[in-house]
Amino acid sequence: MTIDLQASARHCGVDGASAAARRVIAALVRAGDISTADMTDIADRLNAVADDLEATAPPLGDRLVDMWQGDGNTRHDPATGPENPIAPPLEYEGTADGGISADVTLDLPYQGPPSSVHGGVSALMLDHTLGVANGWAGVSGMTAELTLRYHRLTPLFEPVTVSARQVSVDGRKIRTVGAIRHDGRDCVTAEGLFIAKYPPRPR
Ligand SMILES: CCCCC/C=C\C/C=C\C/C=C\C/C=C\CCCC(=O)SCCNC(=O)CCNC(=O)[C@H](O)C(C)(C)COP(=O)(O)OP(=O)(O)OC[C@H]1O[C@@H](n2cnc3c(N)ncnc32)[C@H](O)[C@@H]1OP(=O)(O)O
Repeated sequence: MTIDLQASARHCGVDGASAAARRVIAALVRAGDISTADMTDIADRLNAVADDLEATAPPLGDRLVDMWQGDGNTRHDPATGPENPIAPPLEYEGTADGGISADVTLDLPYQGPPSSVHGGVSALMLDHTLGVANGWAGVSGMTAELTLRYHRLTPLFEPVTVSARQVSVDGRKIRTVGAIRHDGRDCVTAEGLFIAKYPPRPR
């Protein structure tokens, strides 16, 4: 069974608030202490928002069940999740080779080398994209091995394409490849071994 590709974003509810939080994260990293903003006042206002959210949060167990509804892609993960402010978020579409891809422009919160994407962020995006490509192909599992090759710097502030496709399924072993490309050139390539095994979803 293939999964739905997109955990499509809603413009209201927690998706809207998460998009606002994403803006706040990027704006804070952009500002630093050379900004003219009153950071004490900003910290007070952000803490007031966090106080509201913590006071009204559901029990953790209820939220975990809610997060893991259905059997397809998730809405809370740190790569695609519209509910997760630390997700860029990636939005996939199917590709002609049976894989998936997402165009994304990353900002300062994801910086590693100057004006370039952090290698761990690239690993996160590729791990997840290979995983979703498996779901899209119909047989998915958990990452057992992920091998990355960093060919050249991946730029911030410009669109890059994150893509993946399933290569083979041999019993429980699934092999998947992917890449992050900019201007038609590989920045990072990935090879993954996934094992068809699933931790139970909270119900
Ligand atoms: C967002 C998370 C979603 C989770 C998935 C849920 C649903 C999927 C639905 C749709 C897909 C959509 C989205 C998914 C998106 C992203 C995916 C994110 C992926 C992750 O972020 S996931 C977290 C990181 N991941 C782990 O946290 C794994 C921890 N680990 C384990 O849970 C076990 O370690 C496991 C399961 C890997 C194997 O355990 P096991 O007991 O089932 O394996 P077993 O021993 O039976 O081996 C069977 C055969 O695999 C070979 N084998 C095993 N492990 C190997 C290895 N590492 N290297 C080379 N070969 C290996 C053996 O050598 C044997 O081979 P042989 O049969 O030839 O002897």
